[in-house]
Amino acid sequence: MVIAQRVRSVLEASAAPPRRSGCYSDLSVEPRVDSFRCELRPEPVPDARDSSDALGSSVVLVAMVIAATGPARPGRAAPGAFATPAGHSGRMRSSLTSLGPPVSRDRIITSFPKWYTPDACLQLKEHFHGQVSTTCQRRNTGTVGLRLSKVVVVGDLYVGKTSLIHRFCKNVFDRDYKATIGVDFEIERFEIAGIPYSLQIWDTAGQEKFKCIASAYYRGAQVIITAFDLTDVQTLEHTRQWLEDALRENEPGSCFVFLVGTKKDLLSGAACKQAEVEAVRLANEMQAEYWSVSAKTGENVKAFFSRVAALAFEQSVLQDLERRSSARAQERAWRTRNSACLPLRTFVVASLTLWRTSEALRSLASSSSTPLHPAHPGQAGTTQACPP
Ligand SMILES: Nc1nc2c(ncn2[C@@H]2O[C@H](COP(=O)(O)OP(=O)(O)OP(=O)(O)O)[C@@H](O)[C@H]2O)c(=O)[nH]1
Repeated sequence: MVIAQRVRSVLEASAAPPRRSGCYSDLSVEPRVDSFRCELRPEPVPDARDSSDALGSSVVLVAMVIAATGPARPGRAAPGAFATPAGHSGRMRSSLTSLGPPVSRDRIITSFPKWYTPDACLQLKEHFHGQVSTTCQRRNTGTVGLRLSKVVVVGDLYVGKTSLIHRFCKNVFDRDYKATIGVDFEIERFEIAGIPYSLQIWDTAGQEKFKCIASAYYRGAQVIITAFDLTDVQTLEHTRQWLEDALRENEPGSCFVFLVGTKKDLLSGAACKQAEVEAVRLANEMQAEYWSVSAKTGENVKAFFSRVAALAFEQSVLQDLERRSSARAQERAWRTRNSACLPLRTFVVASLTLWRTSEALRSLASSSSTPLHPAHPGQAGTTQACPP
């Protein structure tokens, strides 16, 4: 019965147009960028030196708009949860007309958000990197404003991954448990230090039977959030394995890792403290930043995602700067190499031309001194016999 309901909901939702979020319950569906959430503020006009970046930005924007037309599939087994609104044809239009509106006020980050506890945090500093601040002031952040940074949330079933994401993205809390099937995602827009920035937050299924589907979406993550239930110590122990699986699909050292204890509202002060001590210890082992949150009350949820967004943003800007400066260095090196070779090349070409000309002249001279029809037969190598 449950399976039949799930199958029905999957079939119903497969016909639905894109929503504010996307869901993938099978691998035949490629990840796509949500059409409603691709609302990008106009990128500052790049200066002439960055014309290549401007081109890159346009390509990314076009790719996002094209991707927005893809199909959506459910990730959640909630019968009837994906009602099909009429008007498929308005889909593309909505994605284009929605370009530009400002982000909501609580998504504007001007100063670097603080950690939850200094005992387990990724960075202790309280300000953006100097280079990042300068770049943002000049509004010269390249393609950062147009790209999506991927955040993947993993952890045991029932720990509250979906509830955490829904509290942040939709400000709702559902007491009923509906297992995630495969994966689901939300796109959340921010404005950080004046620059538009988006996170694509992937909710994955905690159930073992959906693990192989979910793990296909780990790749390319900039942030990995390993969630556990503060009231269930086993779920904390399992985070190590979840992290290992997620890291396996990504470049070493390329991801920020967070360890998040959920359902904080269910623990009293002393019990919570005890659970957190264990979690902080593990976070340090995992080189992760620790947070504890409650999707039910909303405690720490916004602060946590702001921290995630700020760290990911800063890294994106720094990587973009590095990429551009190494491209410029390569170009400079190429020019220098070529300009150093130029005199040598000119000399070689000139010498060759000179040598060829002199060879040609020499052969011309020797051929003009040799008579074509020798005056004395038998001479000059001829073996002509005299006629009788
Ligand atoms: N009291 C309390 N309950 C929570 C909290 N977060 C989640 N829950 C409940 O825990 C149950 C599981 O939450 P989900 O968000 O569906 O769990 P999940 O990790 O997404 O589960 P899977 O999709 O199976 O991986 C639901 O009944 C939620 O209502 C919380 O902060 N406090």
